[in-house]
Amino acid sequence: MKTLHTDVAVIGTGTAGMNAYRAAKAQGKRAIVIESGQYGTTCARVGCMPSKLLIAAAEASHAVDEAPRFGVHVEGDKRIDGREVMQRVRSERDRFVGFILDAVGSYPEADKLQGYATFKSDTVLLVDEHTEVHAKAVVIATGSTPAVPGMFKAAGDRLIVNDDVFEWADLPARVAVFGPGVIGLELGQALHRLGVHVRIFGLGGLLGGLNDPAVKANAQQVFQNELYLDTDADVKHIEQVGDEVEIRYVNLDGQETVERFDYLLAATGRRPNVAGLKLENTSLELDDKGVPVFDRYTMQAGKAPIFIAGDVNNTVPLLHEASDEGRIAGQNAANFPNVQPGKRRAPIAVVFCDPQILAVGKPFKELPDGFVTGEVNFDDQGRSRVMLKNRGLLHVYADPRTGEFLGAEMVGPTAEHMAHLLAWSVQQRLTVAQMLDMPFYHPVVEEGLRTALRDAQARLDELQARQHKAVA
Ligand SMILES: Cc1cc2nc3c(=O)[nH]c(=O)nc-3n(C[C@H](O)[C@H](O)[C@H](O)COP(=O)(O)OP(=O)(O)OC[C@H]3O[C@@H](n4cnc5c(N)ncnc54)[C@H](O)[C@@H]3O)c2cc1C
Ligand SMILES: NC(=O)c1ccc[n+]([C@@H]2O[C@H](COP(=O)([O-])OP(=O)(O)OC[C@H]3O[C@@H](n4cnc5c(N)ncnc54)[C@H](O)[C@@H]3O)[C@@H](O)[C@H]2O)c1
Repeated sequence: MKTLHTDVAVIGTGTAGMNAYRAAKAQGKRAIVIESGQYGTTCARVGCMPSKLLIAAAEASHAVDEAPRFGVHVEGDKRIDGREVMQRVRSERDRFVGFILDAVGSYPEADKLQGYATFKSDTVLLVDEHTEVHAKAVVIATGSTPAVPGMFKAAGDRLIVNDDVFEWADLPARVAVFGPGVIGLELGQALHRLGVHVRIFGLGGLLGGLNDPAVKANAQQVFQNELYLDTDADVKHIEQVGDEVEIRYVNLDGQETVERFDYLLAATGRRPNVAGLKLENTSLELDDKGVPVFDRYTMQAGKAPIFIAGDVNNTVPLLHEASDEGRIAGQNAANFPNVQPGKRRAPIAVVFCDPQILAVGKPFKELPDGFVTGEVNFDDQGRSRVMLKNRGLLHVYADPRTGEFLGAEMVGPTAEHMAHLLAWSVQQRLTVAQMLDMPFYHPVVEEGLRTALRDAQARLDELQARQHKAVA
């Protein structure tokens, strides 16, 4: 057994881990990264980037389908070459992974340890059975793994998760997607638009991470107009039959139906990678999911010299959060016990389905009593209609006392851009009135946002008028 001494040991070389390592080194400290799997990060290998590549191909296909509505006709049949689609997805994905491999390749060899890390104590790690690492501080950045309900085991080797999709050499004919959350909606719709026969089965009415009932209902309608989506499916039986999976379910018309698919894609959420870490050997307090209780500003777990960043902390499993958290964790681990709060940004989330979904600011469920909602429906929004993208609904929320803009949920056109405008406004703590003072060009989708803000402002004014009347 080798023994290694360092200032900071980072477990996991994903986005959070790489940022933690860089931040620790920038403090002039010794740091190592420990990786049990492949370098390359979840984002680049099986997450953000390959999913967006598949979606880009789906958008190209969809544009051909939509073209006749503009009077543009393509002679002959549209032909999707699944092999070419997947070839581009994989080769571009490999290019992105290559940049990460180059970055990790630039770390000194002595700073990299290959193997699975477990805790022996707060500051001693065992890596496989070959190395004992003694660190002054540890950063846990082990990411997350698809959470696959036990009932799907009946699909045998027809059961897949997102990772498998990006290894396909060709597009399959039929896929049953379980989980219309972020991953299921993005991948399910993309496959549908690429000519794959897709059924999306959900649970409990959840859809795309939306929480505002009106926005969710609008989104459900919009997506159901395009593809088969049951957000609260009644699935009776799942069974592997030869090279297929047979699913018996009650369809949206209430009929019991049996269908066979090439694959059952489980997109039913992710769980933090904490189970194998032997956290019981540490002094850490764990929550009901086994995740160390930590401070989201310092990333420190309790009072221990242990920091936890990225998907593994099970709070906001998004790429930019993993980067920020890794940086804060690495810096604080290097300077332990001088631990300082790091900068956290306004919440922003985008789902790259079409129409896109956004959620920014305070989560809907945490809005204050009596919050004010402003609304715009995109069905008749000028620019959206010009582009034949006139579907969706935006709700903006404001504080009834101060008029401060608190957040928004939306399904609709160009939500990825709108989300930034809105998240920046949340972070600047702008009021609805201040946002309305800003310029709005014509004709743009943001004019729809102005309509929603005006609606919110009218309600705020009405509230204020009522309060004045009550006082008088
Ligand atoms: C399909 C999909 C699409 C996504 N799309 C987006 C998107 O569009 N935008 C967005 O913001 N986010 C997206 N995400 C989320 C984003 O990818 C993650 O939030 C981010 O990659 C998490 O980074 P991380 O560093 O926490 O984890 P990871 O990158 O997973 O890194 C964790 C590393 O730890 C290693 N490890 C685990 N346990 C141990 C151990 N005991 N010892 C040693 N090493 C260990 C793992 O092998 C892994 O390399 C997507 C995710 C998925 C799955
Ligand atoms: N665009 C992005 O930023 C992006 C894209 C993909 C993933 N991500 C990140 O990855 C995380 C995980 O994504 P996800 O889609 O796996 O999780 P999720 O929590 O968004 O969705 C899981 C869905 O599965 C459903 N579900 C659970 N059990 C089920 C069952 N037995 N049958 C049918 N449906 C079931 C849930 O109701 C929910 O709708 C996201 O929270 C997000 O942070 C982000």
